[in-house]
Amino acid sequence: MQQFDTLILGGGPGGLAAAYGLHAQKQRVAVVEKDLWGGTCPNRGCDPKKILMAAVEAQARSETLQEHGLNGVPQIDWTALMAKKRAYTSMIPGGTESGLKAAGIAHFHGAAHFNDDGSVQVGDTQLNATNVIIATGQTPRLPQIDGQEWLRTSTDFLDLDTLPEDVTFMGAGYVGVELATIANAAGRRVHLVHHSDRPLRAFDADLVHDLLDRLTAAGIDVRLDTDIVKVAPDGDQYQVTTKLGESWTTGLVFASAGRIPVDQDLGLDRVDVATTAHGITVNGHLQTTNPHIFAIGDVVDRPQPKLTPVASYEGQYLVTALTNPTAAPIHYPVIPSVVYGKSQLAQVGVTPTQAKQEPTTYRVNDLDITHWYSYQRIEDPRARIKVVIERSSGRIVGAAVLSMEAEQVINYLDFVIQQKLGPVAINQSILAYPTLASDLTYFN
Ligand SMILES: Cc1cc2nc3c(=O)[nH]c(=O)nc-3n(C[C@H](O)[C@H](O)[C@H](O)COP(=O)(O)OP(=O)(O)OC[C@H]3O[C@@H](n4cnc5c(N)ncnc54)[C@H](O)[C@@H]3O)c2cc1C
Ligand SMILES: NC(=O)c1ccc[n+]([C@@H]2O[C@H](COP(=O)([O-])OP(=O)(O)OC[C@H]3O[C@@H](n4cnc5c(N)ncnc54)[C@H](O)[C@@H]3O)[C@@H](O)[C@H]2O)c1
Repeated sequence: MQQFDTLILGGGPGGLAAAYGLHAQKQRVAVVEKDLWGGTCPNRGCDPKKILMAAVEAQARSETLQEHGLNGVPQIDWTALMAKKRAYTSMIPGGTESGLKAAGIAHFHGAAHFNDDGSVQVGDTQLNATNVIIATGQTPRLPQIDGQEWLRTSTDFLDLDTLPEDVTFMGAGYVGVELATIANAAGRRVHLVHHSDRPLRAFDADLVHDLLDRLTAAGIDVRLDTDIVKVAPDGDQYQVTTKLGESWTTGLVFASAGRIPVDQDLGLDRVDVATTAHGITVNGHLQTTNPHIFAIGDVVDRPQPKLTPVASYEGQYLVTALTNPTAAPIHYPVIPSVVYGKSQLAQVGVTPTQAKQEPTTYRVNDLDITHWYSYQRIEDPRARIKVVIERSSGRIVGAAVLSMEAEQVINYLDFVIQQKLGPVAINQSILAYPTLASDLTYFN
């Protein structure tokens, strides 16, 4: 039996943030990882996706300038792009483990689960700790349809040797929209199927509508209110059938219908840790129903979006909470989210929908910015921002953006909101012109 101050289950962004932070505070820390060191984000999530997206963005930039000074749209070479992605991802698990080794943080490879006495078992090794942090993340959900066994996931997509000529995505959330955009940019026929009429529900309905128009204009077959009920092999392809009897042949079908918490095989019932269908239940100190067990990141049932910076933030919070018994409950800053693509959809802070419900507190500036210099310069086909302004202070407290550059704008606005900068403070800065940041002075 090996004894630690804190034992962390899961070597992803959440678990690693906690491990390095607690180690720096002189705690005896150990991390357990059952699969790839580094977790979802750098191996099969954000980072590989955005490497593929680099080619998509470059293509988009040249597409919009056709007949405006550029001739010829670059084509995506899937094999070469995948080689670039693999050059990055192949280094992640080894590099992450070397980092732990170099730091002197104990680490174990294998699936961890709790024993009845509260110790943790990893293979033949039994580990004991004063506190345990569960940071085991989420995994793709496979909808229960006829032919579920033929469904692939984002993990498969992000490591495909060959991208078929025709692909289908079941679910138009973050994953479906982003991966459909990549496949479309690579010249493939793409079907993006969503079971309701309101994909990306957390985002502003008007901007989602604008985004879906962009996807359709790019040639993606967007099908709303359509339920795929069956996937069956058809030679070396698949036959997809919907509830209404529509049917088509496709090369691969990807389940992009959400993710589920990885909390099933941990033996949580043995240690009285309560869960819901959305993950592990925690209080304001990220403490589970067992006072010695904490949970962070995607595996937690909480309203904040399940994103890498949120998982890391929670890991850092526990560094404070586990070394300072009087630590206040966790307080989240505003959290930006971005759906990446040729047109990016982003939001932060108070949403336009929330603002509309409190018209005496907020007003919303709904600005078509397509013809603003920053967007005209790059011939962005559709740029729009909804800025939420607090009436009493005149300060920006939220924003929703659709444009080719939304990821940059949303981070500037995140900073403005978090630092509570009003129009006067923004105007007092001299920002390089003409840039997206210098547009900040026009949003109020
Ligand atoms: C395709 C895709 C794209 C994404 N893009 C973005 C993006 O652009 N921006 C963004 O912010 N977020 C993005 N995300 C979400 C992001 O990846 C997650 O929010 C983040 O990885 C969560 O970190 P985590 O540490 O909670 O969990 P994870 O990164 O999932 O790490 C959990 C780790 O725990 C391990 N584990 C599980 N069970 C056990 C066990 N019993 N014993 C030991 N180890 C175990 C797992 O193997 C895994 O390595 C994306 C996700 C996907 C799938
Ligand atoms: N850019 C980013 O930050 C980014 C990118 C990818 C993933 N992520 C993270 O990963 C999580 C998972 O992404 P996701 O896209 O898988 O989930 P999601 O929850 O964002 O979207 C899944 C969508 O599929 C729909 N759906 C459910 N069942 C369906 C069915 N049978 N047929 C068709 N549609 C169905 C759901 O209603 C939902 O709208 C995200 O919530 C996010 O936290 C973030």
